[in-house]
This record gives sequence, C-alpha cells and structure tokens, in this order.
Amino acid sequence: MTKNVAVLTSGGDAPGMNACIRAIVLACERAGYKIFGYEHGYNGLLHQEYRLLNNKVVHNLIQRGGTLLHSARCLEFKSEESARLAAANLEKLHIDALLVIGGDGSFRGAAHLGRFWKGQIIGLPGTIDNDISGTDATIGYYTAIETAVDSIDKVRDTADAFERIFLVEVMGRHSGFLGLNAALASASDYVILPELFVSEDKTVKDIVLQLNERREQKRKNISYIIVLTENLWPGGITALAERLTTETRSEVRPVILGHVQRGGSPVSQDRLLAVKLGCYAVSLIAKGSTGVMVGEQNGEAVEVPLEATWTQPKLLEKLSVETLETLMNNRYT
Ligand SMILES: Nc1ncnc2c1ncn2[C@@H]1O[C@H](COP(=O)(O)OP(=O)(O)O)[C@@H](O)[C@H]1O
Ligand SMILES: O=P(O)(O)OC[C@H]1O[C@](O)(COP(=O)(O)O)[C@@H](O)[C@@H]1O
Repeated sequence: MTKNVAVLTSGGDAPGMNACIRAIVLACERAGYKIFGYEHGYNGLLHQEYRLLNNKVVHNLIQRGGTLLHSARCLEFKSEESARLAAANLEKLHIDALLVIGGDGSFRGAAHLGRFWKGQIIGLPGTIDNDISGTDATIGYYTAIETAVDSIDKVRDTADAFERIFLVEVMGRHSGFLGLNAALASASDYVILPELFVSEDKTVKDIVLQLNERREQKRKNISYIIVLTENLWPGGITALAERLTTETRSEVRPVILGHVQRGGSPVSQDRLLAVKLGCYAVSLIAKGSTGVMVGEQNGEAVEVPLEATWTQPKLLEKLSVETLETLMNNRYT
C-alpha cells in the first residue's frame, strides 16, 4: 500500500546523517512510498518547511558530513501547543510515518509528538556522543572518534617537541564514550570521564602521582596528554589547566577540540550503520511499528521503545575501561 513518509534530522548533527537520509529515500522509493524531508529539525514541522525527496536529490550524498535537511534545536517544541501544531501539519500532508534522526532529546520530542499525533514515529540514533541506550553505537560516533584521535595525534607532535603537558577537551555532553575511546586510540596518558569521576581532588592527586612516577622512570622531561570530557570539570578546562600547572610545576596547555568533532566525511562504520538502520526503519513502516527507535545490538537490528533510549543507563564497555586502567589512569600504580 502506498504511504507518505517524512524524515527529519534534529539536535546535534552527526557525520552519517546524510548517509541515513539517502538509505531512507531509496528504501522508500523501492517500497513505493512518497518521501518528504522536513528541514531544520522540529522547526520544519512547526512551519511546514519541507521538500520532496527522491533518488536524484540524494545522489552523491553518502560521503558528505552535516545534513542535507539541516538540523536545529527547537526549544518551543516542548510545549503542548507546538506538538498539536506539528500534528496538524503532518495531517495536512497526509503523512503516515515520521522518521526522526537525532539524539535522546530528539526522541523525547518524538515521544511528545506521539501523544498528539496518531501516525507512526520511528527514531534513528544520530549523535557523536553515543549516549543512547538500546544500540551499541550511534551514527556519527565512529567518525568523531577518528577526528578526535587525528587532532590528539597532532597535539602529541608539539607536546613531544616541547616536552609539555597538554589537556585536551573532547565532546560527549555528559557521557564518556567519545573521551574514553579517543584517549585509548591516541595513546593518551590519562582520561577524565563522567562515569569514573570521583572528585576534583582525587583526580588531580592521581594525575600528579602518575606523572611523577613516569618522570621518575624516564629520568627526563616528558610530554603528557590528558583527555577531559566536556561539562565535567567545575570552572572548565581553564580552571583545571591552572590547577595542574601549579601542582605539576609545569605549564599545562588547554586545547578544546569543539565542533570540529561534529564535522567531516563519515567513516565507513558510520556509513554502514546509517544505511542499515535507514533501510530497517523503512521496513518497519509496513509492519506498523511506532514509538520505537531502531538500533544495532551485536550485529542484529532491534526495535526499542523510545522511552528506553533515555531512561535506561548506557554503560561504558567493560573491556575498554579495564584497558584504560592498565594503559592509562593506573599505569604506574
Ligand atoms: N522533553 C522534550 N519534549 C519535547 N521536545 C524535546 C524535548 N527534549 C528535546 N526536544 C526536542 O528535540 C530537540 C533536540 O534535542 P537536543 O537534546 O538538543 O539534541 P539531541 O536530540 O541531539 O539529544 C530539541 O531542540 C527539542 O526540539
Ligand atoms: O552545538 P551545540 O548546540 O553547542 O551543542 C554541543 C553539544 O552537542 C553535541 O556535539 C552533540 O550532542 P547531541 O547529539 O546530544 O545534540 C555534544 O557533544 C555537545 O555537548
């Protein structure tokens, strides 16, 4: 049966969102569905800002960063009035199913809309933070690790040349996946993550202990790279850099990687996840699924209730944490 399907991207953009849009469009065409793209996240739903999508529009798109449909944060969407307006706009276009590519905030928005609209709603996890329960990885996460590792490798060159200590801030919002895996893959020396954080004093004491032990063993000046997850240190990276400068008796330079981590051509792991989840989400439309996010767990496609994506805790991988302790944070203890 022919259906009208709409897709939007919402919240922080992530590399691979375009690959996902492409897969959705091609899978919809194959199923005989008409496909609409709402622009600027939930703002597009409120202002009936959309375009028709087809295979020509998504040609040569899989490798491009950002999102063809643009993304946005739309605070007014949290109100009942906005959700009712969005529902009315979807009705006007006779949309049967809405696919939302975004993070946990976008899924809260999707669940909110679901209280006022009877169409099918399916979420697809798109965020560099990998902070969504119900899927092993999120679209954009692997590319962000690559970008952070590439940047830390460059910081290492100058750190080694000057035998300096660097403090590198990575994104992640309140989650340590990006920090943990970027630090491991770049052979950083210490990593500060929300999931393992005990206190400021303990962290500083640990770093000084590890650093001094390393200095003792090498019997010379050393370079040292500490990775810090954003939004964690009271007073921010500058406050920590100043404190470490005092306590290590060496100049500690802060570097914020920032939005660089959201850009770039998606690596193949993100493209693959994006196309698999895009096709799977479209296959669920005929089945009548709604109020779910699609994810990948141990190589299998899964549907999880939208609410579980933000209510269930997502734990760091045990093996990665153990490796971190051996090679980084507890290396000399
Ligand atoms: N509780 C909520 N109710 C309704 N809409 C929400 C809610 N939380 C977030 N949203 C919508 O989802 C958008 C994206 O959420 P945000 O948390 O900024 O990003 P992400 O989806 O990447 O986590 C918000 O700008 C808003 O439009
Ligand atoms: O671009 P903004 O609005 O400053 O948001 C920054 C935040 O967005 C992210 O890059 C992505 O987070 P979301 O995918 O949850 O939106 C976070 O890592 C970061 O904290």
